[in-house]
Amino acid sequence: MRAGGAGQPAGRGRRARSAAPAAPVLAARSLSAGYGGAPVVRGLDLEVRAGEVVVLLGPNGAGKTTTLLTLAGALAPLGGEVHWAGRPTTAPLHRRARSGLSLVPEDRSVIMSLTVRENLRVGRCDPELALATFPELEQHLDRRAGLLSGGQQQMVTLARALARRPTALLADELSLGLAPQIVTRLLTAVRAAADEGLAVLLVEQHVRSALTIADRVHVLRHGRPAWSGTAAEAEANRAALASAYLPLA
Ligand SMILES: Nc1ncnc2c1ncn2[C@@H]1O[C@H](COP(=O)(O)OP(=O)(O)OP(=O)(O)O)[C@@H](O)[C@H]1O
Repeated sequence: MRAGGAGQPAGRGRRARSAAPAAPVLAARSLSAGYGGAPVVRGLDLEVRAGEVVVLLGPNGAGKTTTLLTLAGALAPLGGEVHWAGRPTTAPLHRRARSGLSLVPEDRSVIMSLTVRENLRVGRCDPELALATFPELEQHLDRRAGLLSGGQQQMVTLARALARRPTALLADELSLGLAPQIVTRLLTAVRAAADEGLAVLLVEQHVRSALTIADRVHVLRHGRPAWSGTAAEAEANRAALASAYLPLA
């Protein structure tokens, strides 16, 4: 295993990459992040480019959510910089959202008392686009979201996020508590969006599934970068990686 510097994209036969890689859509530079002035993440460097899926792994409490929220602008960095669209930014989440960043937080932000159609409208997205991603939602458009399964609710959340046609998607534990079949469905949709040019940063506990769609992987441990590499390298080292850093992998 190797700590530090990220490797090259896994080259899964997706969109052709030029010799000089495009500037990252989103990046952390020596980032420290935390709460009340106390850092829980330190010294993180990470880049996400258009068309790639970067997965952030780590045990519970490693600082993955804190990193994601800081990159999204929901938390201010305690040190270092966040770069968005090639420039350092301190813009808050709502401004980053207006300029193409879409955050899917861990708590599946559907409004249970509203129908699926209403949830899509509240999210200011085009229901047609959302249904293009998940046609299976069509039969549920007029059902209250609270009556859907957890997987269907997560589809609504993800469909809404993707139907805004973001530049970058940051998603926290999309797979949490869901059956493997649904997880595969959600991750396949994320991969397809990345193949269309979306920059994706996923926080995941479902290591195996995440690796099937990842280009690159970063592992955090106790708030520090512990390992990074391509998805192929992570797959080849999965056992060692799991025993060193990911007890549940
Ligand atoms: N709002 C908060 N205020 C203070 N400390 C927090 C807050 N949220 C999280 N923490 C602490 O920050 C550390 C990192 O938490 P974080 O949620 O980022 O980890 P994680 O890797 O996403 O964990 P998990 O996989 O369990 O969600 C933990 O010690 C946690 O207790």
